[in-house]
Amino acid sequence: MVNSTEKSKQQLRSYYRQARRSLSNSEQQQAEAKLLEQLLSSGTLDNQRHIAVYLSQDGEISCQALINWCWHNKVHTYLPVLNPHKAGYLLFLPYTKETKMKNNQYQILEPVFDPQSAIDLDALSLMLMPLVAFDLAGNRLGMGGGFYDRTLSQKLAKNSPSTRPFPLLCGVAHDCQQAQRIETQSWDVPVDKIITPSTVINNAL
Ligand SMILES: Nc1nc2c(c(=O)[nH]1)N(C=O)[C@@H](CNc1ccc(C(=O)N[C@@H](CCC(=O)O)C(=O)O)cc1)CN2
Ligand SMILES: Nc1ncnc2c1ncn2[C@@H]1O[C@H](COP(=O)(O)OP(=O)(O)OP(=O)(O)O)[C@@H](O)[C@H]1O
Repeated sequence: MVNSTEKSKQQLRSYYRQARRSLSNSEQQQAEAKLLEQLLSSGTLDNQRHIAVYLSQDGEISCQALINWCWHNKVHTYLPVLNPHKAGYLLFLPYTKETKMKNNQYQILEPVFDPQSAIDLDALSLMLMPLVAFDLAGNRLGMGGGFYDRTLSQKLAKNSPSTRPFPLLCGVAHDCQQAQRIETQSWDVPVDKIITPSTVINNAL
C-alpha cells in the first residue's frame, strides 16, 4: 500500500524530474560551470582528496566540470556502482580516464564491477549526491530507490551527524529543483549541505 507521503513524494519526483529535463543545453552548460564555481568559492573542495561524483542522466546537473577540475588537480574521483551482490546498495569505484565502463540497468554508465577496487565510505572525504528536489531546510529527495540512504546508513546512521567523520555529504541540484517543503522519513540520511548554481544551503544539523 502506498501511504500519502509516498504518493506525494512520487508526485514531487515526477514534477521536478520533468523540470530539470526541460532545461536547454546552454542552461545545462552554464549550470555545470556555476556548480564548480560554487563548490570552489564555498570552500567545499578545500583539502578534498577523494570525491564521489556521478555521471548525470535525466536532466541532472552535470559534475563534468568538477570531474575535469579534479583530474587536473590530482584529486581522486569515484562513481556509484550498483552492488550486484547486495541489492539496493551502492559501491564507489575509482573513475579515471582509463576506467572501463558499462551501462547499468538504468542505462547509467558505471565502472565495470570490481569489488576489490571499491573505496571504503570512510575513505571518501566528500560525496556529491544527485537530488531530484530539495528544500531550504536542507531536506532532499532522490530518485526513490533508496540507494544512497541504504548505503550511507551502513556506516553513518549510528553516529550522530556532529560526530560522523566522513564523507561530507553534499547534495547538488539545479535551482529549479527547489521545493517548498520535502517531508523526511526515518531512513533519510541528512546531507551536510546542498549546492546549486546560485545557492549554498548549510545544514545546521
Ligand atoms: N546519475 C546518477 N547515478 C546514480 C544515481 C542517480 O540518481 N543519478 N543513483 C541514485 O540512486 C543510483 C541509481 N539509482 C537510480 C534509481 C532509479 C532510476 C530510474 O530512472 N528509475 C526509473 C525506472 C527505471 C527502470 O525501472 O527501468 C524511474 O523511476 O522512472 C535511475 C537510477 C546510482 N547511480
Ligand atoms: N536504510 C534503509 N534500509 C532499508 N530500506 C531503506 C533504507 N533507506 C531507504 N530505504 C527504502 O528505500 C525506498 C526509497 O527511499 P526514499 O524515497 O527515501 O528514496 P530517495 O531518498 O529518493 O533515494 P536515494 O537515497 O537513492 O537518493 C523506501 O521504500 C525505503 O523503505
